[in-house]
Amino acid sequence: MVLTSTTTPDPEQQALLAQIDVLTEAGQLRRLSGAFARFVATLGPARPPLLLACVLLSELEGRGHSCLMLADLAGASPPVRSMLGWSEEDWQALRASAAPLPKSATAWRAHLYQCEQVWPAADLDFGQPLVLDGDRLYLRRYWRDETAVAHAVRARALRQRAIDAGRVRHWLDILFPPAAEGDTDWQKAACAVAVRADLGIITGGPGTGKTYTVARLLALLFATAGMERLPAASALPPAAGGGIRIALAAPTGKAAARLKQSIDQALGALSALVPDLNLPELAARMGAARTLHSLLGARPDTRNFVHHKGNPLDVDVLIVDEASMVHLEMMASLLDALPPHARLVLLGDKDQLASVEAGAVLGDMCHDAESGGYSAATAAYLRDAAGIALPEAFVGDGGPLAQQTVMLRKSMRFGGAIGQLALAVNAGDVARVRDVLRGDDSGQLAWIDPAHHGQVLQLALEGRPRAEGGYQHYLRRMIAGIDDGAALSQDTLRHEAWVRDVLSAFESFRILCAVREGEWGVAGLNDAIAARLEAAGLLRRRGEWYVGRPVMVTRNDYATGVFNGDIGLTLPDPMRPGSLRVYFSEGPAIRSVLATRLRNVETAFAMTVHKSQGSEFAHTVMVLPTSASAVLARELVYTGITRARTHFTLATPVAGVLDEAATVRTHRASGLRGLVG
Ligand SMILES: Nc1ncnc2c1ncn2[C@@H]1O[C@H](COP(=O)(O)OP(=O)(O)OP(=O)(O)O)[C@@H](O)[C@H]1O
Repeated sequence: MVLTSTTTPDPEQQALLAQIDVLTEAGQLRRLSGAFARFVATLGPARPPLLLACVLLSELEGRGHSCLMLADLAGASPPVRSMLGWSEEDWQALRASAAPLPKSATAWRAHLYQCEQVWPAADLDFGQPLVLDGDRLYLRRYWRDETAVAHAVRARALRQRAIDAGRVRHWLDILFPPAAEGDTDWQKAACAVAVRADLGIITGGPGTGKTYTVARLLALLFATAGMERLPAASALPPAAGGGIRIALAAPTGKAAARLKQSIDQALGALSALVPDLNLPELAARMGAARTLHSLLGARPDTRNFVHHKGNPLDVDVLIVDEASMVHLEMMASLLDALPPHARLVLLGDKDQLASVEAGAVLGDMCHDAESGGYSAATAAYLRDAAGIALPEAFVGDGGPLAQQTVMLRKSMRFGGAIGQLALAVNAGDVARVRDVLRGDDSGQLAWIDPAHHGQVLQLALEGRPRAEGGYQHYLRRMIAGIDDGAALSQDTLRHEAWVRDVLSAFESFRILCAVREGEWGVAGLNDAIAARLEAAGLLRRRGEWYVGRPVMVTRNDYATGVFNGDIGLTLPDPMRPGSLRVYFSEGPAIRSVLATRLRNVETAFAMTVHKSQGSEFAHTVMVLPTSASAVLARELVYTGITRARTHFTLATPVAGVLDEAATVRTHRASGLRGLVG
């Protein structure tokens, strides 16, 4: 097959292309989608069904799906219509302009199979832009990433290490106290499972002890280092003695700093238990946790990283936290850069929102996590290496990934009302969600329903009864420091202490929105909140930059070293009176950048739930919009609730929107689930 280039539009395509333009003008389609269909039409004969599939595939990619399932195309009003949030009318107009369409997934497959622009994955490859793999149609890049991830994680899960189960048992019994009669210690099981292969996945809700567990896993690896033989294929020499090289990483700077802090604390607490292991040395040698971008060596203006198969990372163990935020392309790059001998441990909450970009990698990998699906061999191993008798219900026929995945089920931090609410949302139990919200008398929860705008602005200013604070909390501290001279002090220690204090007060409270646009979205609320704070005498807005302005970075900027999602506060610059700097906290460290050097930022009194992933606030306020939208789903509500450490307030402008949100589940089309088996 040879790809030919034709530029004359086929009369058969005209009606569809015209309808694509109509929908693009109406804001229903991305310009990119129409352009992609037209590009595909230049590569060879293209009947309307192919062009329609191109548009749908491109639109789905923009909504986080990695492929188009052909089954989602079948029928007069197929699933793809609701996946894209289109009205029946828009769909029927598009469909009519491309008619006749194949009637079933099999007929679609037969049609696409004979298109020159489509590579049927098992056939000879001519570099076509679309890939047909079974009943899934992909943009080539996503097919390549998905296949690479599936292959790499399966291989890692299957690569079992030659370990001494008795020795693992010896250390695990020291690191974990005996479980209560009849309880399964999933944390201990997670360590045992992760130590035996090159991949370990530990999933669980907030406070279930993922970091607690991984600190014990590191101690175990440290204690048993050198016990096993490295595979002959290892590119690197074995680390000397206990000198395993450990790297910590997370998708955002904030999450990375939190990971390092929690691991340091956990190792500190453990050292009394195992004084012989010199865990303080292990903690010191680990160095700072890094963002995945920085770990892999991101370079401006390219998707390629410094580290890849040909120049792998110099690590023996890589721990990645907040793995639910890692998108498909990043996971493919990470796996490519990991040396074959290194262990990968992924930590994350499978029930959280998936990454903004395409893929739902952790969710797909953890599809057996609830039920376990552990084989008889895994059950026997857990008995020998951890002294755990797996309950019968968790033994099954899960694939290789299921054997290396453990779900932690008991929250150590979220026993109260917030935890119950998160569980009820996760279960889609609307009646229970309402009961928990209405029935809480601990003051942890509040539900303003129906909420009016003024109430949300008041919350932003001063919190609510039993959860005081609001943004006045950090602004008053800021103003006090300006008044008493700390803000412009040349005494670095005094100035830093003030910045730290203001940043930590700011970090204790946040307003989260489900959507960006509208009165109840980030755009509408940010401005209104700033005006309310100004009216209260806490801010003086002078142009774009003003003292006290919180900002969120919206694009990676290598020149200033700030990355998409970083949040900072604008404060006076003590070195240049009259100038402003933006201060970012990263765990114990603080970084600052001259405000005028920051190009891609937006005000962050209100931010989307999506952008809040990886962060926690003592008091979190979540504002839902007036009507259901494509983004409003159970995962979003769950993610918003679980950002709250001690207090959670829900504001719903219209009764009923919560019910809808808690019922709908996000579904992302992907082949990964089937591929990892
Ligand atoms: N088995 C345990 N025994 C005692 N305390 C525990 C245990 N597991 C966890 N904890 C404590 O519970 C708290 C939450 O644990 P941890 O931070 O490890 O949870 P996490 O799942 O990593 O949370 P997050 O999702 O917020 O990152 C910590 O204070 C930790 O020390």
